[in-house]
Amino acid sequence: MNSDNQKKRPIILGNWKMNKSLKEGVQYARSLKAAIAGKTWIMCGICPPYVFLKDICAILEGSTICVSAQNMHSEASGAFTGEIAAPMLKEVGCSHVLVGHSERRHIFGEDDFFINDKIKKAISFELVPILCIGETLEEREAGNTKDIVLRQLKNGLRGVGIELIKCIIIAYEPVWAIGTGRTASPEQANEVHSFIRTILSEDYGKDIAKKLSIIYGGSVKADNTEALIHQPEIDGLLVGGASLELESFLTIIEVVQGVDF
Ligand SMILES: O=C[C@H](O)COP(=O)(O)O
Repeated sequence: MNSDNQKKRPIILGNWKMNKSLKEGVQYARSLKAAIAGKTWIMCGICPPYVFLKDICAILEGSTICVSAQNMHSEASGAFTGEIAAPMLKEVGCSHVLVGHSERRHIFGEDDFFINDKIKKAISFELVPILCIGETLEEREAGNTKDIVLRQLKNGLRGVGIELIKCIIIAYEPVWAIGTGRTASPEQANEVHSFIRTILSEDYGKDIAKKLSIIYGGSVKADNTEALIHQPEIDGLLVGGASLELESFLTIIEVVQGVDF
């Protein structure tokens, strides 16, 4: 628990990745809104594919459910065929954006410096960036988890000062736990979250670090939600596969709502 023994408002985000048709996405958003809008104290959101964002933002406008993009480019405009810029996301109604997801790092070769540029650009357009960091299985087995997390965190936040850090969410997602069914144990996840908060404390001060949200992602399901969210340093969950079915995502939200913090 944070030192003031107050659990901050949990964040539960569903990342659809490259899944669903527009029709399915729209139906999901309508049903999600009907099921939870205004009825939950936790912060919920979804990360649909780019081409669904405008429709889904329109459906969720005025609700408490936020819409996050899954990625963005680091420039605000220009000759970057196939890319999407922060002001475009803002214009269609997004409030958040995932930055540096491990699939962007490992499949599309994004490096810490590109990711850092995106973070700063997102903030400049008043989007909340969710900086994703995490080690691979090889890195964990070699005992390098903290080195990797430290490097990704420091590089990702380079040039982000005390005023701007308040606009950022950190997501710890061990790559070996993503889509594998192999969840980090609650204690393993909490240990890394605690390490991340210590680094943030050193760089930004204890009070600011305490207020920052550090969420966990990697094979989160309804049956491991309670144990994960109970951990003192876990402020929320970034859910991939288990967010694709609305019922499953709603169950995760209900579990978090029901936890006695
Ligand atoms: O963004 C979500 C994470 O990559 C977790 O995905 P997953 O829940 O399918 O393991």
